[in-house]
Amino acid sequence: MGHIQITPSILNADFARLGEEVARIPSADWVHVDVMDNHFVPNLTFGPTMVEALARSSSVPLDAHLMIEDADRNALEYVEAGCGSVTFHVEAAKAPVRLAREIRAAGARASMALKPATPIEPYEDMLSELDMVLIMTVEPGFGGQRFLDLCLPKIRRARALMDKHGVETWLQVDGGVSLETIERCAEAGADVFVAGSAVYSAADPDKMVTALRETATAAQQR
Ligand SMILES: O=C(CO)[C@H](O)[C@H](O)COP(=O)(O)O
Ligand SMILES: [Fe+2]
Repeated sequence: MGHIQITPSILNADFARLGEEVARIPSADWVHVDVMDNHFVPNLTFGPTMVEALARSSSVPLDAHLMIEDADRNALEYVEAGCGSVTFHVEAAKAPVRLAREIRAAGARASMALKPATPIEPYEDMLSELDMVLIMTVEPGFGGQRFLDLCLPKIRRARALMDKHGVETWLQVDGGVSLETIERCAEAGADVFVAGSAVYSAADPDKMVTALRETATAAQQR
């Protein structure tokens, strides 16, 4: 398992001041940018032009979470926009192995996301093609939803498969992660944690990043 990393999502930040909002979390390992196209999910956020501007203004690298249809055709735009990690949804990719290879070849970390009802087992043989697997712990589309405990067994199974294959793939969780739920995820084997509303509703977002990291690190070492 890798060291604990915290990647705040700006989904619930003030979109009119995104540069300043990102500057409020200097301790973050990554900034998680949720790209939504109103087709793959019933919500619309921003596209590559906005992400490119954010990448230029941020001292923290960007972790793009693409909730878009036709990921095969559009994912590389986010590598070009300057994201250090690009996550596509397997439900939206026609050729996930080819896409992961293309993302890596273009110079970013390649990551694949699974919605709550999508199993990890069919993708066991492609773990070595991936730098990260993202297990959604809410239905994608909106911030501020309740954490789905039913996803915890899948986190455990994903960690077991990664151990079995001896891969260095990171295991990210996204959705409803807070000081209350992060321990369960870390104990199940996750090592990269997205937290949106928990961070941006805190009085001091950067202190919340540190508190989340400490809580997860303690749970991982148990
Ligand atoms: O991908 C997402 C939603 O589809 C967001 O990253 C996620 O929901 C973060 O927000 P919160 O921590 O408030 O759940
Ligand atoms: Fe996300």
